[in-house]
Amino acid sequence: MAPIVSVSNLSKTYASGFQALKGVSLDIEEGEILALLGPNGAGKTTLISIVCGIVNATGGKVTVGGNDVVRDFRQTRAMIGLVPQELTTDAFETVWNTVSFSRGLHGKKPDPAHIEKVLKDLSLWNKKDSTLRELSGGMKRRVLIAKALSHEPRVLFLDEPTAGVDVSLRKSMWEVVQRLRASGVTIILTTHYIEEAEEIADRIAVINSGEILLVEDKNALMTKLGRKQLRVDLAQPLERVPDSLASYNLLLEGEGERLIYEYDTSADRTGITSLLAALAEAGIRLRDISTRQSSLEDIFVEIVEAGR
Ligand SMILES: Nc1ncnc2c1ncn2[C@@H]1O[C@H](COP(=O)(O)OP(=O)(O)OP(=O)(O)O)[C@@H](O)[C@H]1O
Repeated sequence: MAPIVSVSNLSKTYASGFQALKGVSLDIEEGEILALLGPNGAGKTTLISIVCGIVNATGGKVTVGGNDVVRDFRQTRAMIGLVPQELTTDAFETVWNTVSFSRGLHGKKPDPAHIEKVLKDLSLWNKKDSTLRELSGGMKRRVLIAKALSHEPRVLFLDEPTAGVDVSLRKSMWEVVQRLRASGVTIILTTHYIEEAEEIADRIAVINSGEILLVEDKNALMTKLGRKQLRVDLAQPLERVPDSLASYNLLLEGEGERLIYEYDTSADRTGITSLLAALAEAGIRLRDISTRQSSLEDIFVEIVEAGR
């Protein structure tokens, strides 16, 4: 199937001479959730803004649903919903009017039933007659999503959807995103909460200094780069790791009271059984053992550091 969004060899040099994107290529499949991760200034907003037709590229090409974002601007803009970080609409307008007006801006005929559904889906129905200034921060954020969904887009861009949102609201926003995906909407989100990408994304793209460092299925990424640590708490502290255990590359921590063994989760043999046997043979007694899996955050930091 042809990708719904196709970015090829995209570059952007701002008027200041700063090169924000350096030949970015990325295909986004219909119906997936792609998380775009990158440190501050990596080029995420620039990339999204070009796809949405807000910023002009210096070079390269972007198509949405097969249409060129520059030549066929009207068609592509109608297919896209963008949830920006900040609400910039009139604080004295009601929720209902704000969302309905947004549909009109995209050249769509009024459809009160659709607006009602969007507001209900986002738990904003009982606030439809409230003005925006009467809403909490989290509700305002949901109004931003409602606006972006008002014209029934096929692709939704969410720029930092849960920045500054409390944990329970963040979880409910994730549910909203999952429901949208289930209804067939393709979702691209940028986030600084790596936990958010780990929780809801199907694929992860890592961008740094205007270059895509990696695009990978999330689960494959976690298995491929994910490492596990076995932590062994000792009954008696050791001064040093015995020579007989040298092949395990153990780390002695916490004043000799703890051994750390790192192993590859995708390997056929983890080496744990033989390590435990070798510890017993060396007369080392254990107090406790536990394991820890590296998170997407550990993986992300490693990729970005390696790319520097
Ligand atoms: N209008 C502009 N003129 C000049 N440079 C710009 C302009 N907009 C962005 N930049 C620069 O381009 C780079 C990429 O910015 P961008 O906003 O795309 O990053 P980002 O990945 O979205 O960052 P953040 O996570 O902080 O939102 C930054 O170094 C930024 O200073």
